Amino acid sequence: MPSRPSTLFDKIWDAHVVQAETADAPAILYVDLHLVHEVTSPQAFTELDRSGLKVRRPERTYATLDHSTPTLPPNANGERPYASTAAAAQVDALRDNCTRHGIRLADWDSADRGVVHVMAPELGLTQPGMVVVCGDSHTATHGAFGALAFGIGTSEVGHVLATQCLLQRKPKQMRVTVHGQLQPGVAAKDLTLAVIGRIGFGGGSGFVIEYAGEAIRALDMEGRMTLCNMSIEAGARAGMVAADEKTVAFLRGRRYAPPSETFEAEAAKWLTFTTDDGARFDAEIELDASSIAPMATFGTTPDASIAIGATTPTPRTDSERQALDYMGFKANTPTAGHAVDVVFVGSCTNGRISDLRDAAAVLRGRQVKPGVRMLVVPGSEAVKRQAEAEGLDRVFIDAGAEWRLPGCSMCIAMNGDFVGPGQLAVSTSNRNFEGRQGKGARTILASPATAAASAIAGALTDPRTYARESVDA
Ligand SMILES: CC(C)[C@H](C(=O)O)[C@@H](O)C(=O)O
Ligand code: SF4
Repeated sequence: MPSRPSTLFDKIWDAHVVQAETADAPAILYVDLHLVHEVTSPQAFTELDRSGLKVRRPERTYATLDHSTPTLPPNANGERPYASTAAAAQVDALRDNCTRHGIRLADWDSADRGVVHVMAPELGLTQPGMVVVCGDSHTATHGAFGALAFGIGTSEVGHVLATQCLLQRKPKQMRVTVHGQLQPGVAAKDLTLAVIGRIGFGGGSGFVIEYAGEAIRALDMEGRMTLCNMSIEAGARAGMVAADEKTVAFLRGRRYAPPSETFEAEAAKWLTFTTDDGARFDAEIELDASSIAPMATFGTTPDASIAIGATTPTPRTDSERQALDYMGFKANTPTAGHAVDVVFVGSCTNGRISDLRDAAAVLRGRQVKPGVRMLVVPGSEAVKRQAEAEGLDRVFIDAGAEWRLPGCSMCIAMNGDFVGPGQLAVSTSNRNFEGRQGKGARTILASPATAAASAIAGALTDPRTYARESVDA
């Protein structure tokens, strides 16, 4: 028994400290899982090679291709339509580095490839109680499994490759408790945007957030991933949800989950990573889920969101005024009904099978409004296969949307998929700053159902407008 009540975070942290933090030096933490993608790894491998070092634990490292990968198929000569030679070079460099260092890579020919934060949980690589790192800010996603998951920079990627350890100052701890239940037609993304709005952009800075409460327990694993994914958008170091029976059920039978002989014993250990009664947090925030409606952002930071149907607030600062101008919205005016040009369903926030089901449920038997471009990009090959098995691809294609190969795509517009200058997009991704989805592009963040509803109406629309009379309608 611990001598004093401790948190989920404390328990994972303490179990991974190789050397404690001092006034002069951060703690050294052992890393259980290191995920790698093509954008933040080339320099790290170059550094490793320059120092003549090997990868310390290749079997604890897993790489995928996601950011620079075209979502259109190869041409007749088998050539991929890379957006630039630099993009192709990143992919080639990762392949070469993985081959030389004996690291598993989900390459183009792999049925496992996908956005790193989508594919790793699918493979059962991410497990409760682990320290997970990746050279990517949205690594927080993996916290949904009761893991401590940090995004790290390229030089840290090099450190972890060489030592399987990370230097880290102990963060402060915040608990966000969401009471009650979401109303029908309100999604995990809406909850997420409401939570970020409450913490504020940068309000989570220096903290690791634990999400707790009835509404969090009620989320499925996909919903928890959506929520943890965006912790970084409130400035937090990480976000996490303690493992429970849903976590265990999700992981059972996955390829890299513990095998059946040891699974139950491991699962019992996972369930011990919870916050004790009476444990203290540096900050506590409470919200009521039942008051949350479908949300959409109106500004250029992810915390600037309102219920669809509500009116924009009066800007308090010059930057808030600029953001509203950039977006083409006015103060004290509804954003609902504003015409949109592009709709993107995908990303590590909302590119999972449940997200595609949500979007397809709204779109089924309906049409994307002429003049609106809708792009649907599965988060991984596994999501793509599952969606096609369920006929969701047909729903999207029949509605007039484009159905693409997995990758980050229009979330970050590094691969040739982008929103044009001045165009307004409703996007299920996580960042809405100026030009995030292309030069001069404007982004409204929302849920998959809202994205689909907006594609049909050609304007930002509450998805409950298209609620079906019955489930099989
Ligand atoms: C390219 C990568 C470093 C970046 C990140 O760290 O998050 C990207 O994934 C993003 O979403 O902006
Ligand atoms: S989908 Fe978007 S947010 Fe996620 S890793 Fe890719 S670029 Fe980053």
